[in-house]
Amino acid sequence: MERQVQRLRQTFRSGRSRPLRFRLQQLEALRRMVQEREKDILAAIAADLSKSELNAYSHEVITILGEIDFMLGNLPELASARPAKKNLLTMMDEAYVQPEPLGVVLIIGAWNYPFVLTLQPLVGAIAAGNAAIVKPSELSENTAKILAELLPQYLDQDLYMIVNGGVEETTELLRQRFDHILYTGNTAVGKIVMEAAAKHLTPVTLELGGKSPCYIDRDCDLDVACRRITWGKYMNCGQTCIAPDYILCEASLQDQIVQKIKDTVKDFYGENVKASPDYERIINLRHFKRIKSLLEGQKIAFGGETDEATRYIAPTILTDVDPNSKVMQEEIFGPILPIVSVKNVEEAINFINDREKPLALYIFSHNNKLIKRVIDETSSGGVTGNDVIMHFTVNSLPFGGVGASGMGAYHGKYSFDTFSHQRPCLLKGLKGESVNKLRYPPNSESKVSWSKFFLLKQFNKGRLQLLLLVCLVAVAAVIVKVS
Ligand SMILES: NC(=O)c1ccc[n+]([C@@H]2O[C@H](COP(=O)([O-])OP(=O)(O)OC[C@H]3O[C@@H](n4cnc5c(N)ncnc54)[C@H](O)[C@@H]3O)[C@@H](O)[C@H]2O)c1
Ligand SMILES: CCCCCCCCCCCCCCCCCC=O
Repeated sequence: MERQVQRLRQTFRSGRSRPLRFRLQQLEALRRMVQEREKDILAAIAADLSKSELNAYSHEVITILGEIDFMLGNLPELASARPAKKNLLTMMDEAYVQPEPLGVVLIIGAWNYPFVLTLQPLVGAIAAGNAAIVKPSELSENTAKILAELLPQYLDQDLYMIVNGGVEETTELLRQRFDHILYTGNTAVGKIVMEAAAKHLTPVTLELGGKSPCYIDRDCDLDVACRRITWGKYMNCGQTCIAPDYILCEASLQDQIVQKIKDTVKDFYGENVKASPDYERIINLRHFKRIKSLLEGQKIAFGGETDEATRYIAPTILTDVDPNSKVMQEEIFGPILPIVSVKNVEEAINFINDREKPLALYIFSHNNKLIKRVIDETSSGGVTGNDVIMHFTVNSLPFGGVGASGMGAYHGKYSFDTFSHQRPCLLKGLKGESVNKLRYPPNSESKVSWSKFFLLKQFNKGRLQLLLLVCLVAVAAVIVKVS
């Protein structure tokens, strides 16, 4: 592994990944890969998650094509130097921020959206001019395999490499020195990644999970709210990091919500959910058993059927859920939707704030002031008001967690920034020593007073004198520059 990282580092040092033209070519090659090999990619995702190819396209491929197009369209602007504001002392100099690539980065993907969660960070890493090692999740083995087959065919192999494997291979990778690590997955492994990164002082972006609450206000169109929640909760069989994990609402709304979600499930998936091509399965037996165990002792208002042989778990709603029960202690990551009663919005806010900061927060209400209030008085990775999931799809918004749900963010410009160092540059001339004398020893009261004027704009003279002084300094500076 060490030799492979070394090979990438050497190519990075050669400067090959830096020119804009090269980055654009690689992004175009990646787009060609997705377009030319779409069938194989869709088949792999479909096999991993028992997903229809249509859903594989709209859940994953569309996002990657959108991200590549964004980078192709915006890279020249993102990568260019941004002029910076100057002070009186540096007004004749050149000050700017130059984004520069970090070096060799490691991207560790998760299985639940195995294509998007692995390639979307890679798009950012390439755009920012880095070399990258990509480690897809071993649980989504078909997608991991097709990526290992395709990426070397389309991308520069001395700069972008794929490593497949499980804990052993990832542990070995994490022993190496990288310039940034972006990890997507659970919080426990997030800590392992951060600990390994700390040994090399490598910065990390951790895209983790958590329990994302969904508050439904009394003043709300329940039909619309329940339709949107049904979509976001049961999509990918609940295996979505930003799925609404549980509902908070007043007790009087509970029965209506159950009925409306039940009706929507029938609309979306038909009478026999098992036979719907739009309803996925749980990734493996371990997760199936974990999710099934969350049903124990709960009041199942809807669903609850399971089939171990096909890892099917029906869209399920639990009512009157005790906040201390097991289903409310861990991220569900499956198609079970608990409803917890609260008396009012204050109680909902306190409920959210008493727990770890979630990855997403959803609020449904006609009342925009109430939505803003919940946003102001809580914290979460992201928020969507009156819908679920959709903030993920807006690539002008940073996507990431806060607190236990992660650190750092990516998507669009934020991916570019995550994989770049914002390098401050100040270019001075060799003239102007008369002004510079102010900062050379020996120091004096008068020098401090002048320094205050130049740097803090604090000067104990009248406004007119001050204006005169500024003019004088400007004239002097122009004379110095011209001469
Ligand atoms: N924030 C996000 O964007 C996002 C997206 C998807 C999933 N998630 C979260 O991820 C979790 C589900 O994913 P998961 O963790 O089951 O995925 P996973 O099991 O696929 O693990 C993620 C990655 O970590 C690696 N890994 C696993 N154990 C390891 C270890 N001991 N040492 C080093 N590396 C190891 C895996 O090989 C894999 O590449 C959920 O909590 C979900 O909310 C977050
Ligand atoms: C007018 C028709 C528009 C159709 C748009 C379909 C948008 C579907 C978007 C779904 C995206 C889901 C991705 C979720 C990834 C979450 C990552 C964490 O697990």
